[in-house]
Amino acid sequence: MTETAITTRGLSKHFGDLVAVDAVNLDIPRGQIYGFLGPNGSGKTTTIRMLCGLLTPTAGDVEVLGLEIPAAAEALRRRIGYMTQKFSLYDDLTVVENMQFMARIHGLPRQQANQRIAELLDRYTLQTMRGRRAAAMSGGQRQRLALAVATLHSPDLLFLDEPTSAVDPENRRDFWEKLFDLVDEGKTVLVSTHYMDEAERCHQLAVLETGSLRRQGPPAQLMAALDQRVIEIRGADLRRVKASALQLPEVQSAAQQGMQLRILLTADAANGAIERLRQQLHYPSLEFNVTRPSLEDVFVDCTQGDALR
Ligand SMILES: Nc1ncnc2c1ncn2[C@@H]1O[C@H](COP(=O)(O)OP(=O)(O)OP(=O)(O)O)[C@@H](O)[C@H]1O
Repeated sequence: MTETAITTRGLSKHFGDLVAVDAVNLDIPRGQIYGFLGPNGSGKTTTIRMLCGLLTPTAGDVEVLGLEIPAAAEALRRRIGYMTQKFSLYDDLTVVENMQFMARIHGLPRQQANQRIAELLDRYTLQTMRGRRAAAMSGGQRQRLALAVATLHSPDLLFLDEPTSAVDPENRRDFWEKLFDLVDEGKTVLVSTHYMDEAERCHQLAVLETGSLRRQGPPAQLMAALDQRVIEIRGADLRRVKASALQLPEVQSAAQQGMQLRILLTADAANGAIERLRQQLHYPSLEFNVTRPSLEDVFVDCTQGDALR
């Protein structure tokens, strides 16, 4: 059995003149959490829908769990779960009714369905609210129910499209622990997000921008590639320092974080940058330090700083 869950070559989708996904090559390993990180409109949902077989690519090859997609989309459907961005539950149905409904869609025999529902109520701590309507649940509870429903038929591969947008940090953390449990059981999870903290939890990431794949790799590796390019400046008058810094050709972006100004240098400016910045920024008593790159720096680097400048 192949160790790759998803492979694409030249995957593209055009909507009229708009290139939503542009010649994307992906190699997504089995048994990992793989993240799509990108701003709004970067093509995350469109890519996921093509990988699920819900949308036909304009060009390119797709293989998912050894199946050629979209040709074998029907066979794939039984082996994947998909939690969509818009909440995929019926508000007027209770927790158990939502699960029973999905069990019927997947054609699970009644006894097997009941057993699986009991297991999932337990696993996602939904026992006490089994009779509650989905509309009357909190964001975190609804999200746990959505995950239970998406995994009801025990899929090998799970697609989650921005799953934690309506969830507080504690519930988000909890939700990710559940994802790692699934991975521990051999499942593969593909998750799209624009939250840096979520992206950092993934085993591997693809950074997308305007339909193109800008970077691919483990978060730590993507951050390490920016070594020596992130400088923190402390001192007075940081708004004016920022405006001056942005005039310098070696400064790709600048953003204030509390008492510091965080500067991302262009790739060819790293060597000796602090000395040059010190000479060029004529403000008294500024303190300069090279600092550890964050995933946000990677994101800014990929999007050329335009989004956050
Ligand atoms: N059915 C469609 N018809 C025309 N354009 C579309 C269609 N679906 C998506 N697009 C366009 O394709 C581009 C990529 O959209 P997509 O929804 O894949 O991005 P995304 O990264 O998932 O964004 P978001 O984070 O906002 O969900 C956008 O410019 C969007 O407007």
